[in-house]
Amino acid sequence: MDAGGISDLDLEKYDADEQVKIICLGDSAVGKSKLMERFLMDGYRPQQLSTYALTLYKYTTTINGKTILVDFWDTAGQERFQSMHPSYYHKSHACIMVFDVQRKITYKNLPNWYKELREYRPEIPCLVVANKIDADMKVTQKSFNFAKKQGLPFYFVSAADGTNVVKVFKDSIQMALSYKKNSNDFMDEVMRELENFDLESKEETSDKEEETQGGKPDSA
Ligand SMILES: Nc1nc2c(ncn2[C@@H]2O[C@H](COP(=O)(O)OP(=O)(O)OP(=O)(O)O)[C@@H](O)[C@H]2O)c(=O)[nH]1
Ligand SMILES: [Mg+2]
Repeated sequence: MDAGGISDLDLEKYDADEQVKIICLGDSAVGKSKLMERFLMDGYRPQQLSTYALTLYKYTTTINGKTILVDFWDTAGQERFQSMHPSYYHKSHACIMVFDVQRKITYKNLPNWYKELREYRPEIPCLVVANKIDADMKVTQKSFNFAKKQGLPFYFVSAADGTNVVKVFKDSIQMALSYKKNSNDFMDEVMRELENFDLESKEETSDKEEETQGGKPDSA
């Protein structure tokens, strides 16, 4: 990329109308990183080590004329870390939860991931993704009821051949945006009130300052 390209990106960043954070959850080796790579780089590299700890992918898009900055957070799965650090969930607006259709245990672990997610983010949209359908297309005939039971959107995808990948990520951005707009999540509400409170008290202080200044005789 040349220097011109970089400054264009920077400009876009500062002009962004909206910013959302989307996290990815699921057992190790279900394909979380491959899905991100497929969507963001439109590429798929079959050989790669497990995600070390945390990878942050920045993505910019335009929706209805608005520039949207998306932070996709990718981290390594449960086998090595057991559960995620709370900061991983902090202020996230949507979650993509992935399992591997070839390994039943990764599906069975979904309720554990979901429980942890809901402890930190009770209300954010969560998309359930069945990955690796390229390995055996017959799995799409099977029913995976977890998503239905929880009332969550469900997708059959393949990071390897790209099936439904763009759809999942675009949907997650839309859901994150509408969550951010209409959120009545209790903690978010509290945070917003605190932020407003902060602003109000600052305004009051500056009003008083103006009053005092206004009271002074005009030296001009
Ligand atoms: N056949 C097939 N293999 C896939 C697909 N997606 C990922 N894989 C393979 O599954 C393995 C794990 O993929 P990763 O993306 O590294 O998995 P991960 O969920 O990020 O794993 P951690 O970082 O350890 O949590 C790799 O060898 C990938 O090549 C897919 O759609 N189809
Ligand atoms: Mg990974």
